[in-house]
Amino acid sequence: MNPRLDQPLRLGTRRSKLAMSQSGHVADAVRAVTGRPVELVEITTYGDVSRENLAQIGGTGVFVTALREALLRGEVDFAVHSLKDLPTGQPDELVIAAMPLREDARDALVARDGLTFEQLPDGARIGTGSPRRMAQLNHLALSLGKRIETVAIRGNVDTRIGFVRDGELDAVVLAAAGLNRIGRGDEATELLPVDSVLPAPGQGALAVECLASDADLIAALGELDDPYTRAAVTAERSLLAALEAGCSAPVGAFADLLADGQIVNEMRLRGVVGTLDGSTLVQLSTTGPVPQSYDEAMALGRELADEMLAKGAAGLMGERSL
Ligand SMILES: NCc1[nH]cc(CCC(=O)O)c1CC(=O)O
Repeated sequence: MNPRLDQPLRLGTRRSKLAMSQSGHVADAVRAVTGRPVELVEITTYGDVSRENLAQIGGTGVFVTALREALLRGEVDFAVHSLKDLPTGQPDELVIAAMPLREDARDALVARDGLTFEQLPDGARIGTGSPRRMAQLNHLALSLGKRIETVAIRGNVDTRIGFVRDGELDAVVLAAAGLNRIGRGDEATELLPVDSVLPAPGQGALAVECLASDADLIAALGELDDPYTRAAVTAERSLLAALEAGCSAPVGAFADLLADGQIVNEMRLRGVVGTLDGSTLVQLSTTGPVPQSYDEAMALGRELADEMLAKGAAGLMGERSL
């Protein structure tokens, strides 16, 4: 932490509307807990400038590396990432000091004419570049007895919704959290239930990262941490890592708490891997005591990964092409 108490803490952020909105909220919370000014430092990442397909370039932290380099060079004091964009390997010099309370983890459908997925016509064109979404949307369509055409698109949230507004596509699928954070949540025509479409591991959650050596800042940022969010996303990311899948693999995962009356006593972790055409999915869940430590959360993810691998998950993850 910048030791001069009258100097602002510098928060490194991507400059998209979504990133600025989530960083703005974290900045407000950090001002409240530290009593110090926080200034946003905008950083451009490779993922922001490259127009390549994410399924091809993804998996290596394209939205993250430049922010981490700024941290390591001491140009910023902490950084805010979308957790689902963060590679599962954690560099020794950096720590995730906080994972704040998760937003809605679900995927949202934004379709023309207020349509739900079930109401979309046979042959509907749906925009998404995500292999995970393609596999599960195709599977859902097959189960409803229709075909859809998935169209690889990229761009920020406004651009993607624009494809529906200008009539080029029947629908797009995006993270509900992203829509909510930029104030366009009411444009979702359906929130896809996790029983049908499992979100990306960590979707809807943020990671607030700083130097591992900055003990004062780690303590201050720790006030923003939500232990249940941390346990859930740690289990989801452990599943992803144990499947040896990158963030561009067709893997979905979601952990939630199960309550017996008022008492929360278990965590359920669900996972899915599938072929892009949706013809084959391996979808399993496991339930255990709510993890009380990083190691317990990691163990829950590994346990489910082992079960999925025993059911042939590895053979479904090779596909990267569209
Ligand atoms: N891959 C880009 C990305 N990274 C995080 C979000 C949304 C917000 C979140 O999941 O926290 C998005 C957009 C999307 O998938 O629609």
